[in-house]
Amino acid sequence: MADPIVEVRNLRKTYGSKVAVDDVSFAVQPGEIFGILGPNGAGKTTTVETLAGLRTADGGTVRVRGIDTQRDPVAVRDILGVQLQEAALHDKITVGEALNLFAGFYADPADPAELMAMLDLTAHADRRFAKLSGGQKQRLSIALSLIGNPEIAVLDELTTGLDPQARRNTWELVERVRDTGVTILLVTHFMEEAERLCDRLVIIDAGNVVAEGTPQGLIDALEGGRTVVVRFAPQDVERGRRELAVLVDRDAEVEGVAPVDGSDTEIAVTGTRRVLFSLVPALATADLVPDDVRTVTKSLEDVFLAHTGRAYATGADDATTDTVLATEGVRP
Ligand SMILES: Nc1ncnc2c1ncn2[C@@H]1O[C@H](COP(=O)(O)OP(=O)(O)OP(=O)(O)O)[C@@H](O)[C@H]1O
Repeated sequence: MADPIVEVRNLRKTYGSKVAVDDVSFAVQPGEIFGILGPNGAGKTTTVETLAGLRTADGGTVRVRGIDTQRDPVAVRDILGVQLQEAALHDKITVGEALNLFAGFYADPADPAELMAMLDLTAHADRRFAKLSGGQKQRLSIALSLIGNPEIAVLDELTTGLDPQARRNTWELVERVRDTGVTILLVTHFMEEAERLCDRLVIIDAGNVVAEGTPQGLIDALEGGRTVVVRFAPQDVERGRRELAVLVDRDAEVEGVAPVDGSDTEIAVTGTRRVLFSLVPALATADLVPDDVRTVTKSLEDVFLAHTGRAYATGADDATTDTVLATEGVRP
């Protein structure tokens, strides 16, 4: 593996008596989309703000391209483009003006016109910030994080407040940016976003790393079995449940049989990874033809549960709230 472009070791950050980041370590390889995933308040933003040299750490080290960001925060400003959650642009500034203004802060900025083209903003170049949709504001915030031609872009809660379609469009743009060679550090509380977009990630909870790996690798490493959901025709449900329930005592592969919450026709069968081998012959013997059989796939939510003992809760999805644009820290 190449030398990491970002290396965080035993990072600790407190606000008075509040421990925001307890002990966080990870390493990011050049060219990857690396995720920092965790529930609200887990310490994600504090981690990236400290990493970018915008906050003073209480312990640990952060190196970006070998530079200690705590000792030399100014030196990393040209390497790291930061899009953070807070602060907003002036309502009246247009997309084009904002990009040109920020370009002026850098010795070797990216071309605003090229960035607008890449982020589908060209048609909105003359539109004022206040008139942009949530998705357009987010695309502008990505453009601003890239205006200094950084090697690494830090994108924090990029799709919060966007509707599902705008969120998917933004994911495609993030991949497009990565394809230009920029390493991406993606802060998110959306499991689906992390699963879909990240090459590797850390899951952070209460200021600590609880898991690190590729999304699929973390899911594959989960212990335990499978859940198969069988859907019967209404007239077969009761008989189906009875026939399957006997398997719990009779068959070592089957551990539980229960109706699926909120469904009148589905029965969930839990068991070992071989549970399907027991289920299908039992249905055949009873001559019960199901309408549907599906395996419930595991996700990063199961990974979180396995590592913390708690279900993943992020609070309300604020898909309707206004997106905030932050550019703090991109100014030299
Ligand atoms: N300036 C501050 N002063 C005091 N406490 C803070 C400050 N900033 C953050 N915190 C607290 O530190 C903890 C970690 O916050 P942080 O914003 O880093 O978490 P996060 O994972 O990014 O969550 P969110 O997505 O909600 O911002 C939280 O309990 C938060 O309330």
